[in-house]
Amino acid sequence: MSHHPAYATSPDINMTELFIAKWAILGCGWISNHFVNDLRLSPSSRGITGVSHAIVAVGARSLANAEDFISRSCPRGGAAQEAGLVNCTPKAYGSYQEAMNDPNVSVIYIGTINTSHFDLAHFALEHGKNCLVEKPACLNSAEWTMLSRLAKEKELFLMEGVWTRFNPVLLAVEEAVHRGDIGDIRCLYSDYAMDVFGKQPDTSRFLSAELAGGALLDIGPYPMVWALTMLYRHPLNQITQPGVIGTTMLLHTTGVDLATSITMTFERLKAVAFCTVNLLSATNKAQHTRIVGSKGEIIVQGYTSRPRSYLVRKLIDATQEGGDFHPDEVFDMPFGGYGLHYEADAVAECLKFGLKESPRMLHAETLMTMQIYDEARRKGRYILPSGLEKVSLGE
Ligand SMILES: NC(=O)C1=CN([C@@H]2O[C@H](COP(=O)(O)OP(=O)(O)OC[C@H]3O[C@@H](n4cnc5c(N)ncnc54)[C@H](OP(=O)(O)O)[C@@H]3O)[C@@H](O)[C@H]2O)C=CC1
Ligand SMILES: O=C1OC[C@@H](O)[C@H](O)[C@H]1O
Repeated sequence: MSHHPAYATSPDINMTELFIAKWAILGCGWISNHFVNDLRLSPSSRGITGVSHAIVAVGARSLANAEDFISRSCPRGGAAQEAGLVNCTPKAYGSYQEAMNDPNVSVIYIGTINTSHFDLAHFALEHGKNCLVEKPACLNSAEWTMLSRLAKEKELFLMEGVWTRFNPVLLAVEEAVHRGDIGDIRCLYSDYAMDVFGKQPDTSRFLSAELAGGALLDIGPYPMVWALTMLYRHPLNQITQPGVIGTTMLLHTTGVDLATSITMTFERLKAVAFCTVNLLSATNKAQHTRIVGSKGEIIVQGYTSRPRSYLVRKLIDATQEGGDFHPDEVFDMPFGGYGLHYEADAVAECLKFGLKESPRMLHAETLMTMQIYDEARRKGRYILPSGLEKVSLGE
């Protein structure tokens, strides 16, 4: 388990005591199913001994749905229940609010569609519950500012679930890049694409404006996370916001974006990030993210959101223009489960040590990302249907 220096601010905490996060799961769809499957994996199988997970409540829009989800996906609960450490099974609720109000719940996982994130997170915080909300955290930066303020006021934990930040490959690549293994960083290219256009109906959550769909809000967080962790968080960047941000957007007839690009400059590094997302094609899994430095490059493979391998390609002579490379060094980092457990562990560790924000996924970085999305949508004329945004920009 990693120990962020901020943990040292809680001297009363017994570092060796087991902490069990008691989750309420909201929404019984695709991602919630993956999330609970990962909560069921024994933390010790990934070297985690200080925290574990219980699933104590599941909320859906109908009780039958919640009951069915529990019997299909987590009849005994999470790893802590399967290990006999918590003596209850998940309770089904026919509304999200009832699940959040279950007195045994310590943290809420919001796995519902984009348009409900703000209201549910607001309700959770208002009712004294810590909260992990799926990406995108909400629909605009004004909504996020309100949630972040509320969490601070109430002294509760709040995090946007950009799970890639906790993925072992991203962590290893970040360490290599920040250590200077490929020299000074020059360019980062990161892409996420899904070929849903023409294959999914326009009413799907990917393509419907009423459900706040589109490439930017759905998969935009992933290329951004590579850019922000490698460049914005680079020690030499000294947490300086991108200087120039350029965006391009292609709209669908439904009003959502089919493709968006975001270019960001990092003057202190003399580096640039090119982030692209689209719903027109599939990602190149041999190379979704390429980080080019003065001495070589790193190529990340698989899914942009959940990679399991990367390769390092070093220049033989870094002084030569267009030089040749040494043979690739390949790093395979297989792991059990889908990979959401790394994020869940990080949340549990924060709760254990009294942190209200994860040092790896700060409120300020969600805010900066949401502000970039706001501007991309404004310039690209992606206007959300009236009433979806619960807090208007400028309020
Ligand atoms: N971290 C990750 O890798 C991923 C994150 N996500 C994020 O998770 C969220 C959910 O995505 P996903 O699980 O794929 O979505 P689903 O389409 O599976 O829907 C999730 C849940 O949202 C509720 N819901 C669905 N349609 C509607 C609707 N029309 N009106 C109101 N509620 C509805 C339902 O809850 P109920 O069961 O109560 O009826 C449903 O189970 C999104 O915000 C997405 O961005 C998605 C995929 C991957
Ligand atoms: O977060 C996500 O990652 C995987 C995609 O399939 C999904 O649409 C998106 O929400």
